[in-house]
Amino acid sequence: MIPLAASRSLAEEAIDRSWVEAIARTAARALRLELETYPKPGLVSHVDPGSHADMDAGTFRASTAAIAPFFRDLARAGAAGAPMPALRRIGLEAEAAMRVATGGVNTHRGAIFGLGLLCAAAGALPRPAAGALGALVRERYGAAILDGPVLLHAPGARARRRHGVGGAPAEAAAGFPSLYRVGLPALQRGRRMHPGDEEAARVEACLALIAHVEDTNLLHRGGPDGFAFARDEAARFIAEGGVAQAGWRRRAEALHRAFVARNLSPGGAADLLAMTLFVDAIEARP
Ligand SMILES: CC(C)(COP(=O)(O)OP(=O)(O)OC[C@H]1O[C@@H](n2cnc3c(N)ncnc32)[C@H](O)[C@@H]1O)[C@@H](O)C(=O)NCCC(=O)NCCS
Ligand SMILES: Nc1ncnc2c1ncn2[C@@H]1O[C@H](COP(=O)(O)OP(=O)(O)OP(=O)(O)O)[C@@H](O)[C@H]1O
Repeated sequence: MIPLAASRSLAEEAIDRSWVEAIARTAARALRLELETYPKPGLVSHVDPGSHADMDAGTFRASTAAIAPFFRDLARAGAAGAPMPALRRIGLEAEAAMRVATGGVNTHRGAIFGLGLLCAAAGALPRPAAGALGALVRERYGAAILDGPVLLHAPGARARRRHGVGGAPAEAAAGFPSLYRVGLPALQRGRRMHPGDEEAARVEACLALIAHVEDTNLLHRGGPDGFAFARDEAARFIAEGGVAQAGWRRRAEALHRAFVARNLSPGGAADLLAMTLFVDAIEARP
């Protein structure tokens, strides 16, 4: 017979295991929902590859399947209180698996980083309260993110140096303020505008994020002019009613075509949309 104390700890372990599985499943689902959202200006979706010549929905699906196991490892590492270098090692392994699955294409670099940190935070916080995951990333990993090694030739790192913006590391180190102050409120607003139409809510969140985020993908592909064009057009869409306006889908599709014509792709906003969906599913409601 198993003594009571031992059987309690087995039960606790089973709960931990199922929480880790739930975190990884939710992260992969958030990536799939981001992909299955249309229209998203310039971005890859199940409908078309947007501004990208080297990847499509199939590339993103293969990449999601390849990186999903690493979200489990990151959640476990977070639960064990692992420091940033340990998370970084897992993140780099996930990037390598992504490259194998896509033939070397960068589908999910930013998403592995941001969602990965949120998975680690969720691993440390069963039943997180509203706002808790971002706060934990900021408190536990913020300083190490800002002090970490810079990959000099990454397009984002170049854009950060050239244009003086913070990009993905600054967003994460601050606890994902764009996600909490812009992404989540827009998702909830979209749901109120179109009850039952989750895709409309995701489009509202995506456009609100494009209008707000200092996205290094927009900068490295479009320079300051492309960056300003993308943010201004997305801000106008939201200011004129977002998905509440009549013909919103036609307008969002026209914006999609205008981004493609300029080769613009707001990959940072796409990553933050996936992170918004993850946090929406994992944290308690305020
Ligand atoms: C920190 C990272 C993302 C570096 O980013 P960097 O700006 O140097 O350039 P890079 O071109 O590699 O990636 C930037 C990507 O971030 C996304 N992004 C761009 N702007 C933003 C923004 N403002 N906010 C959030 N994400 C953004 C885009 O998808 C973009 O492609 C990453 O490449 C890195 O260092 N990875 C190492 C692994 C790691 O530390 N993992 C931690 C745990 S998983
Ligand atoms: N649906 C999406 N469509 C396009 N990009 C996305 C999408 N979702 C996320 N992204 C992000 O955009 C980034 C890819 O952007 P991009 O193709 O400009 O790649 P790059 O490697 O930064 O630069 P380049 O290929 O131009 O040299 C990825 O890091 C990814 O996280």
